[in-house]
Amino acid sequence: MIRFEEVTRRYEAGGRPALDDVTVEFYRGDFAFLIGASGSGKSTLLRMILREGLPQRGKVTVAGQNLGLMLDRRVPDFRRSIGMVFQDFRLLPDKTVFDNVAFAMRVLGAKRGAIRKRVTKVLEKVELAHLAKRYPHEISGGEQQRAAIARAIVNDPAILLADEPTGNLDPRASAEVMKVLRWINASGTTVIMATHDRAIVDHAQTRVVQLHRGRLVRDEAHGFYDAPEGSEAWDVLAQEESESGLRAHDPAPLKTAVAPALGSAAVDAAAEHDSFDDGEHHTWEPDTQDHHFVESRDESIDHVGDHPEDQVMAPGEDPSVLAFDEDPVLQETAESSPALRELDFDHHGDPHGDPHGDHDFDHHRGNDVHLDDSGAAQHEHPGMRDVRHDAWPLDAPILDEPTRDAPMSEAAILDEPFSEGPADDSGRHRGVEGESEQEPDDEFHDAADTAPDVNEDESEFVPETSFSVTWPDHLREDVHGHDVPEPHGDFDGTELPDLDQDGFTEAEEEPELEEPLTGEITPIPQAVETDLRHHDQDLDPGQDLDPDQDLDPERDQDHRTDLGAEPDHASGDGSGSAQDSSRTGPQHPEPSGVPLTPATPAQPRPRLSWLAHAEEESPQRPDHRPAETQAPARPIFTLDPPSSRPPRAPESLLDSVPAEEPVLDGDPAESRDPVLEQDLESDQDLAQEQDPAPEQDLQSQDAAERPAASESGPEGYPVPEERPVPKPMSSASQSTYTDARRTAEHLGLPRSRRSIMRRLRRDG
Ligand SMILES: Nc1ncnc2c1ncn2[C@@H]1O[C@H](COP(=O)(O)OP(=O)(O)OP(=O)(O)O)[C@@H](O)[C@H]1O
Repeated sequence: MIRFEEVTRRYEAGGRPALDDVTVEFYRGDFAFLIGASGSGKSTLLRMILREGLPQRGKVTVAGQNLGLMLDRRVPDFRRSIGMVFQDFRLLPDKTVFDNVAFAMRVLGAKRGAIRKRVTKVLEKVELAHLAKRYPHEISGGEQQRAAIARAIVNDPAILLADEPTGNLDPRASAEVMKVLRWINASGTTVIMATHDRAIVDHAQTRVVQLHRGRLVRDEAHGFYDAPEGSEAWDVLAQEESESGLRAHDPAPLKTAVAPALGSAAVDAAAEHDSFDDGEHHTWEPDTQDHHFVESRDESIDHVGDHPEDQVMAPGEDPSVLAFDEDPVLQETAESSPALRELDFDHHGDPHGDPHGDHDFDHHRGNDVHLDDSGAAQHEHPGMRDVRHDAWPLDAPILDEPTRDAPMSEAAILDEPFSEGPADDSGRHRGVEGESEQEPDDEFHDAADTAPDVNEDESEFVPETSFSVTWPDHLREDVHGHDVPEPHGDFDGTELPDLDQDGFTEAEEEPELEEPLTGEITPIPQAVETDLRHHDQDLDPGQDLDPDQDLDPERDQDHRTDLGAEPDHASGDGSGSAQDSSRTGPQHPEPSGVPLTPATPAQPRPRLSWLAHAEEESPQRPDHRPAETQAPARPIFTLDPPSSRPPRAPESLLDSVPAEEPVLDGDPAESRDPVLEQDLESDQDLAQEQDPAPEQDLQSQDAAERPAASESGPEGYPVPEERPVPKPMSSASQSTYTDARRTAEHLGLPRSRRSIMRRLRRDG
């Protein structure tokens, strides 16, 4: 499937080659680890599979296509068949998990309904459905990596390349990621993973390809991180590890039983005595003299933790890695796949799925072992030989025949249907037994049938591709293809597509309104609207292409509203209200007396950071509502901020005390502050006791100053026609007033001038 033939790749003329005369082949369904010290060429090899950089010498062939001969314009199509994940996840920070995954489908022009279904399904498979609306910074590293994997596989790739996907993760998160990768591999996708993680490699015991300074020094069908002792790779690793300060070779004994098949007698004996779930641990040690296996009980497992070595990742020791037969994802995959179902998970001997029990592997020496009729082991050293690699243990039963690809012509590749059935004679379709080419995808057709627009026919979305992979039933979907980065430059899985080739074709879908709304509509101020546009453009250039292709229905509504969708005042169906209220209701509490609340409150959802900024930057939002709706819900007792309330100019402290607050229509008991009310009463009493005459003057003066209440406004409250012009205040009075006010504020007293004055007067 992927073949490197004597490939040499230099980044700089005359420099040391990043890949040096590398010959290696990866087969369909492989799960291969690429290991080697930093700088050994792992990433270079992965990138060359993506046709990022061509060899100066040699040939790279993927699915029969010589990448050196591939036209640039064919590269995007080609890359659609390959998913890639990175150590640093590379999720788009301003998109939710859902949108990050959906993005890879959006750029291919997939229909919204198809995207929704497929993304939801893939997120469920990577156990992230509950975090779909979170942003990358709101989830853990392991969850981010699983989201990145979901994005990489959402278009059903034939190949998944993973460049140290667990490099930033702790063992448990790594185990979760590996579980997902195992599931993907078991579903038929070839997985090539660069890693430095010894525990992961040792646990998987699948194919190991080791590089050293650009040279391939090991290719082992079922290997451990440590190379077979005495081999060149062993020496190389020892040298690298001593140079890097990592531990030297200290292969710990196997702690988890991975029992090889030993012929029927031995298998039966092992089945009786040892099974994967019997709670006991056994080690199969090879007899180095004659290569016969002998079973030996590993006593050390009873003392895990006694030795320093037990503190490091010994093979099979990572407790966070789920046992083979405890893995629910794997079990679920097996449930849906007849071929996998046939696999005996509680097998009696051969974890690699060798149905005949005559093919085995010497784990410690890294050699394939065949048993002859007498049960004697015949060893075969795979080394760089051309063998069929049994990839992940689950993989072997899926494949009935070796799956090495025969070179295909370009025409044949283009004619090849995508995901339409079981493997053909060439083994090109790794279909699961029981699936047929005519098998309808119910969801696919349902979605197409119910699509409102003829152009929405989802069957139109069949991206041209060169690969074919058949997924189990529960994973099969209607959309295939891959993210399409620019043909040149670094591919990081987040780049925008070449729109000339992959223009958006999705038709507009009107959001469905399920709930009628009540209340009024508040238009978005022009300033905020413009602001949001700027933010949107700054942060997500992809949105410029078609902002309304946002995928999350809730965010979609939000997005439309943010971008200035005018509310439909005239329509009685409330469709405009739905969008606006979801934004202006909970997020922008309006001072209107009429609450803008949908009949059913909107679900809480993460806020867009730029939206929050836009609000902060537009603190004084112009109010476009009609004048009569601008009256405050509560009358004058809802105090203005000090700076906005013009002080009146008292002649003296007593002069500044008005006789009473404006008389209000409506029920005063509802609108007045009871504390202030009490203050008013006691204040009047006190003033009359001391000097009734000035109080009367004040009353008449205050009445003259008081704004004439016009007809009742909304809710029966008076609407002042205009504010009274304040009298000029003398500087002495101003300063006394300010001091008094500050003192009152400092004491936590109500900021009513009347109250301040009364208390000051009373307290001396
Ligand atoms: N873009 C580049 N330009 C020049 N040299 C490069 C470039 N990328 C990689 N190299 C060199 O190629 C060699 C192989 O690098 P590569 O990234 O493939 O190693 P690696 O095994 O993936 O390392 P690591 O484990 O640290 O990721 C290194 O010597 C590196 O310096």
